Amino acid sequence: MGGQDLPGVLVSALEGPTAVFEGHVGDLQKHFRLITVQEFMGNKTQLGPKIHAVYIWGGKPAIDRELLQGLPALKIVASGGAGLDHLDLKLLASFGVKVANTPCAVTGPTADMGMALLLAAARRVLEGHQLAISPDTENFSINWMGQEVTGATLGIVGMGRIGYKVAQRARAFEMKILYHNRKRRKLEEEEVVGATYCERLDDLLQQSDFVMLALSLTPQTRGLIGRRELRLMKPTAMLINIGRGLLVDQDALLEALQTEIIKAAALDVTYPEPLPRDHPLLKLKNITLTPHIGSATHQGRQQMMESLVESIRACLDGLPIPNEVLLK
Ligand SMILES: O=C(O)C(=O)CO
Repeated sequence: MGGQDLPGVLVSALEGPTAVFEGHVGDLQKHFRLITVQEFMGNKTQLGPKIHAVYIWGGKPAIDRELLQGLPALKIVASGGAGLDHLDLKLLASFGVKVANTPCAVTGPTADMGMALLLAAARRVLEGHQLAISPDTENFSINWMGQEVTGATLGIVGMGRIGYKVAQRARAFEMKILYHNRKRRKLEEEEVVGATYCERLDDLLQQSDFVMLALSLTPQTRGLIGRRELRLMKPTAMLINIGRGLLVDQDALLEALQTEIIKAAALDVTYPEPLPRDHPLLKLKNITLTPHIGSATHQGRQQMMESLVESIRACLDGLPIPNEVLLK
């Protein structure tokens, strides 16, 4: 794919449904020789030693020991997005491979998406759309009511970069903000957004009208919201997930939505993605679903690509790597 003398970068993002749009490929091609996974698979022995970086997009290509063994010159795995749950950081470190992600590129867009989902769920935007286009105009907006956002309590679970941006936005909606996080934020940071720390997740769940999950998936957070946690929430409360599907026990959520243990859910992430077309969650009225598009803006993608190029170049030049992910 051109640029034979440039350092090789293995990418899956040029293939199939995850294809990155043209402008981005151009940017990448200025600096690297792009090798698709398909090309690599067809000629592993020759291409493997020429690959110095892997560019991961949408969790692909999956990196396992076998792949790493076939890439003896690999120095860095650069992963688009903030989440790292698709990477085995210990395995990569054992091969001496560095990791970088692009947290800054996704922060604003994902927080916006969180608010979009919150508002859509609260004001039943999807149902409203269906009603607005329905041939049955009799019931145009009779008995139509949603939930008030102004003055409601938002509980943010995970107050990292994205959670904090959500809080900034929610403040403009005059929401009361609670948050739960591994580590409490500085007092000044809490004050700026008017957020109150809940040391116990249970307290946040019991008090919130909207619960937004904005945390990463780790072995500790997997299944964080299960049957018990959903039962702690108010029957009028809504759950919004912009983190990862596996943060929530999906069967428990289904049951909670069907039996109105909680009022509604709005999910940008599920497991699997996409959900099978006959999945019972798809049949519910009190759910808003989007196809994991939290960070999907033109500006965000451009920034993501620039950030990945910068990290790969720095690594290959032996310079400090922007957004390097360090093993804790
Ligand atoms: O940043 C991430 O990890 C995302 O999933 C973006 O939507």
